[in-house]
Amino acid sequence: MILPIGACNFEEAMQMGAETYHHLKGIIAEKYGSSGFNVGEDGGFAPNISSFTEGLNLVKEAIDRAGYDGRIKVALDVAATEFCIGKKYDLDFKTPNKSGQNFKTGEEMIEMYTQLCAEYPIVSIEQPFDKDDWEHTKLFSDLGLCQVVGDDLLMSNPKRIERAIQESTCDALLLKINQIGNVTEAIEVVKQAKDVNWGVVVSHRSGETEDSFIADLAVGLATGQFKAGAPCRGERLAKYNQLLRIEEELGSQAVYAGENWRS
Ligand SMILES: C=C(OP(=O)(O)O)C(=O)O
Repeated sequence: MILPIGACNFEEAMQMGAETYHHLKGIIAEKYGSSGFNVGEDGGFAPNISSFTEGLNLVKEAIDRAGYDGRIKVALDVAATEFCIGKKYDLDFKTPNKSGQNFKTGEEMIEMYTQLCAEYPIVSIEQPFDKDDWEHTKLFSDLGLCQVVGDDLLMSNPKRIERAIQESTCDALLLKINQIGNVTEAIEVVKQAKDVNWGVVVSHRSGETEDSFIADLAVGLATGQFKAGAPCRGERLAKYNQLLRIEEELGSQAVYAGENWRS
């Protein structure tokens, strides 16, 4: 994921994101051929890469080619629960002939993230460990290398959020409104997170519709962070288009978080 934090307003952020996306498409076409730019569920390209760094290098090159080096930062959604087996992580889980042969321990995952944060402009990592791996999430979070976002760790659930606050397990909430259930409860968990100065990311889901309500929710709750996938596919663009409309309607009163995306 990319964060156009150097934009002056949301309209410019959208332009920066769309330009970078199209440069990425061009780079993928050069390196992997046209099948590489088939899009996945969230509108992102899905070329046949074999490592984290291969994917990150493509994104970094796209940001450079678009001329936004320094103005666009990078975030990862690792969704590590998907490839945690027992207490170890199978980074080759998508490659049938390699899967199950090369597991990383929680400590090795921390080393890997530390190195990635040193080499790439990564400012946020979502779900870096399994949903019940509180220990390694905290150990990584304590390093203070980037924002650590809890998705399935927290499940937008006030009890799990409270535990994470008490134990300093992470420092940002991924808010999926249909995970918690209703708007009142969503507002409460956002307050809970903001009271301890956590970041809050309003998030889309897989299998989205063209409902754009989460865009209004993010502005109304001033979360500063919003993820709705790539600028591609109607159900993703519906949310970004709503943010554009809101910014236009608010005029000079609109505030784009930009460099203050965490507060
Ligand atoms: C789409 C996402 O999650 P889910 O598949 O749980 O809806 C996400 O976290 O970006």
